[in-house]
Amino acid sequence: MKRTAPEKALDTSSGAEAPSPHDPDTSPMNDATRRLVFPLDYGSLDEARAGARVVAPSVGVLKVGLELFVREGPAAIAACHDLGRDVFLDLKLHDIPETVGRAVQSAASLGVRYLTVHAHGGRAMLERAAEEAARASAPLTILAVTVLTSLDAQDLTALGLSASPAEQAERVARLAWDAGVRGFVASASEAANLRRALGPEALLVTPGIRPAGSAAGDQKRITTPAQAISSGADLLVVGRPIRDAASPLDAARAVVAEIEGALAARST
Ligand SMILES: O=c1ccn([C@@H]2O[C@H](COP(=O)(O)O)[C@@H](O)[C@H]2O)c(=O)[nH]1
Repeated sequence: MKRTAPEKALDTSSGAEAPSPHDPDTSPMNDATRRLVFPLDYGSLDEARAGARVVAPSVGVLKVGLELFVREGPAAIAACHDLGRDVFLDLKLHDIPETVGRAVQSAASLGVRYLTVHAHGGRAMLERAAEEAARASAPLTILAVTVLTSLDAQDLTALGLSASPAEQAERVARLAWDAGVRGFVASASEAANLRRALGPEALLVTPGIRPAGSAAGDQKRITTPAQAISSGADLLVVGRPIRDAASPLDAARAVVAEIEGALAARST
């Protein structure tokens, strides 16, 4: 039976995609754990390694973002591979097509599984990113960032955009889809709408996740883990509520348990 892009992306055990040469952790991971992405938003590689090691048993994907990559570069990616986790390189590329295309090649050579580009970079840039990812020797999914979860309607107005965040996210997601991109970063509050617009093949990755009672910080379009899953999100990015918890592992476990409950409810 043909599997959807999200099913393939979430399946780390099938061998349908080339197994990662960096994957020493062969322990089985349940579906809920696979869906939790933990951002290594730390100031140094040592801190990132320590933070990742603690939560790794409850996390499916490790995300390397601007803070860590600017300081530590590819060593940060290697550290995630050492823990046997897929790497999500969150650089939100936004440049001319040639520059982005070559950056996608560089990311592919590092063996990352997911790479973000800004959907607002336009169709030619998105096409080039998707083409380069398709040429990579190992699976690499381009994720188009639709509207940052730290922005609300007022912020869009200030940028000269009259659409609501949900409308703008759908508009640029459709543009990215037409350019060949199949992965999308959006608030989970837009996940149901994007799923309706793009169908089951779209991989929906949702930051701005806040378990009940945790501080929003600079995030403006937030949902709980359960709301995200019930809205059709595939991967949930949860950073500070785990990183800054008294016990990051317990916090990660609680998120996984909430995802598990919501998945069970979703399938009934
Ligand atoms: O729209 C976006 C795109 C990316 N992010 C990234 O996700 C994490 C969220 O961390 P929290 O601590 O859970 O807020 C962070 O690395 C962002 O760079 C996002 O938040 N929103």
